[in-house]
Amino acid sequence: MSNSFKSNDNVVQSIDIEEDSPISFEEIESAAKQAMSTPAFSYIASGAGGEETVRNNADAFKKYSITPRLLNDVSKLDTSVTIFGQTYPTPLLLAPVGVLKLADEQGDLAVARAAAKYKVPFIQSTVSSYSIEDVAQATSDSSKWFQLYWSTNEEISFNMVKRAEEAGYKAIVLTIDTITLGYREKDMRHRFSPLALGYGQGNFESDPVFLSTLEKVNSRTIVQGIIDNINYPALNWEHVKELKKRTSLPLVLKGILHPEDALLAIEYGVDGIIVSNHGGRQLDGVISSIDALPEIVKVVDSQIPVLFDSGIRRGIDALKVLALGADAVLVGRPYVYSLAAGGEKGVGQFLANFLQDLQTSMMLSGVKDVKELRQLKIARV
Ligand SMILES: Cc1cc2nc3c(=O)[nH]c(=O)nc-3n(C[C@H](O)[C@H](O)[C@H](O)COP(=O)(O)O)c2cc1C
Ligand SMILES: O=C(O)C(=O)c1ccccc1
Repeated sequence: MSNSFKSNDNVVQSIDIEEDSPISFEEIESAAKQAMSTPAFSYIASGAGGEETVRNNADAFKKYSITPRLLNDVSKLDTSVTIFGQTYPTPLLLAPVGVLKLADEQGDLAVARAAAKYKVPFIQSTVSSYSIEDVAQATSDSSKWFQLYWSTNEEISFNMVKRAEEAGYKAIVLTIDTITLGYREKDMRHRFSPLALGYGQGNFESDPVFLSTLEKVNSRTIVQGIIDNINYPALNWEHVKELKKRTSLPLVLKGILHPEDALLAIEYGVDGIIVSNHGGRQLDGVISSIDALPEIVKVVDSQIPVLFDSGIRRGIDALKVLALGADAVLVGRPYVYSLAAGGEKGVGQFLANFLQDLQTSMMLSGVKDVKELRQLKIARV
């Protein structure tokens, strides 16, 4: 997105926003809380264990401060990034989030449409509410990536990857931090499982390989089949090697926190990594994603793109992460809350505001493009 800005664009633009539409992350979150049942909101908001990592993800951002450059003529701003040979107008992607019907009946379709409008790539989850083909049909000319949860029956995984390839998806993201679901106390208290409610089966009920493994096909056997498949503690680097052979698409590993694992990813021919702790939903007590980033950026040394998620709430958060050397960022909960509060329109409004914040923050930091942004000095306090 190349743009010229007037200094008071923010305020002028905000006059067009509907009076009651939420602006800050806190407003969006509280609107979502009002719109949803307690167990459903809690499923999205909560994390594993005592939620130490959920809190750390957000708090850790405060330790990193931008040291702006001034007098650098930022009247022409270029926020574009190139990843795996594709140029995207902004360094933002939507993180894979399963069971989106929990937030809105239109789920993935609504999110993918809003993302398409702002040319933000949408990463579709394995446990999405709608199928790969449904999402592809709803948004034919937008960039989409597919996130894979490895299935115990690997033929199901390979078939889903093939379906994503055929539907024109641009990358495969293998999530490696969810070989079993995190220990989530609030969901246990509420006895709440969105998979059991049938919100995460879009890709399974449409998959001939999966269906052929069921003796009888009904809502109960589908749910049980999904649960049996997506918990796969045996996952290891040999699977990565095999998947790499099976797909012509770039392969990205999501959930890297240790520099040694980043190096192994490169050794195994992986095309990109996402530094992430799954928004604090998997292992409680792990390092915050932003604290893990600098060392990983250092060892990766620009050999492959390093993406980032967990804790990004505002454009300025993205700025810090890019200045620490990430190539692009993903947001999770902010868009899910926007979906719950305002459907497709809500997600669109969130994206417009987020990107406006990012652009304004880039200008005020004295950087014209993402390359300059990645050189920006960050002070750690
Ligand atoms: C409700 C919910 C469902 C999620 N489902 C998935 C999923 O299916 N696959 C996956 O790789 N990550 C999943 N994630 C993790 C996100 O991709 C992302 O890592 C996380 O939300 C980033 O943190 P943030 O919410 O602080 O932005 C989910 C997150 C949430 C909140
Ligand atoms: O809740 C999650 O974080 C997640 O990744 C997931 C896993 C299985 C089903 C639905 C969501």
